[in-house]
Amino acid sequence: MPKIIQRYVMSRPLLEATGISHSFDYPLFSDIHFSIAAKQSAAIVGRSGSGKSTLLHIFSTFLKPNTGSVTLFEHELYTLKERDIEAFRRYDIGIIFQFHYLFKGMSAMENISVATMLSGESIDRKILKKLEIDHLMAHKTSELSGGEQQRVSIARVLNKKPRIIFADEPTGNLDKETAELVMDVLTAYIKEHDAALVLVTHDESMAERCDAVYKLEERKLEKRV
Ligand SMILES: Nc1ncnc2c1ncn2[C@@H]1O[C@H](COP(=O)(O)OP(=O)(O)OP(=O)(O)O)[C@@H](O)[C@H]1O
Repeated sequence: MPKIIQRYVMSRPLLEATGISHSFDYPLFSDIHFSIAAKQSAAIVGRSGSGKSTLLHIFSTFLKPNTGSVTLFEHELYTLKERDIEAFRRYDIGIIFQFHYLFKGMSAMENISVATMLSGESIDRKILKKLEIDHLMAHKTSELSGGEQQRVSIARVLNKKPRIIFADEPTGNLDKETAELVMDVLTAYIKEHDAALVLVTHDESMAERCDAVYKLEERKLEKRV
């Protein structure tokens, strides 16, 4: 691709949400606008119950908002066929939760291999090294500590080579040093792979490491300047 076109494509947002409103029993938020481009990271902070995880679900294919549009990789997300949304989930989107869903009876390596087989990628040992888990690959995940399991689940996501990562409290149960290490790996990954990171966190120091910080408060999402 010619460089000039490449630059144009790169500058387009990977994710753009406009006029998003959602209610459960009561209105949660309304008229939310958000966008993120390649190589960028954004943190969403806000009080417990303000709707951060719900907003992340809306951005990441799992919940159609009551109103508004979500454009992911230049496709209007909630007008796509389920088959196309499944393909995004399999190949293009990485989702990291605080509580991971590893297969307990399998080794760490087998858990990562399942994800790479599905996405057609090969395992990048550099990622395992950076996350300081490469020596744990033969262990069953049930034999690993919570923090080690969390890093295996992050390695599983990154080895899929997603174009956008949605992370909900990815460092919530990690000590400070390991949390910093995980943020180092995530931020390096998005720069290296022209990907983006959307992070929900209560941890101000993790939020401050992102290129932009948004606060969800009184049903609105405000960018902190
Ligand atoms: N599927 C659902 N059905 C009904 N109510 C829901 C559903 N999901 C979330 N809620 C409610 O929406 C509100 C926002 O929840 P959400 O998990 O998005 O908040 P949050 O800001 O991520 O909170 P926390 O920081 O505590 O994780 C909560 O009051 C929650 O009970």
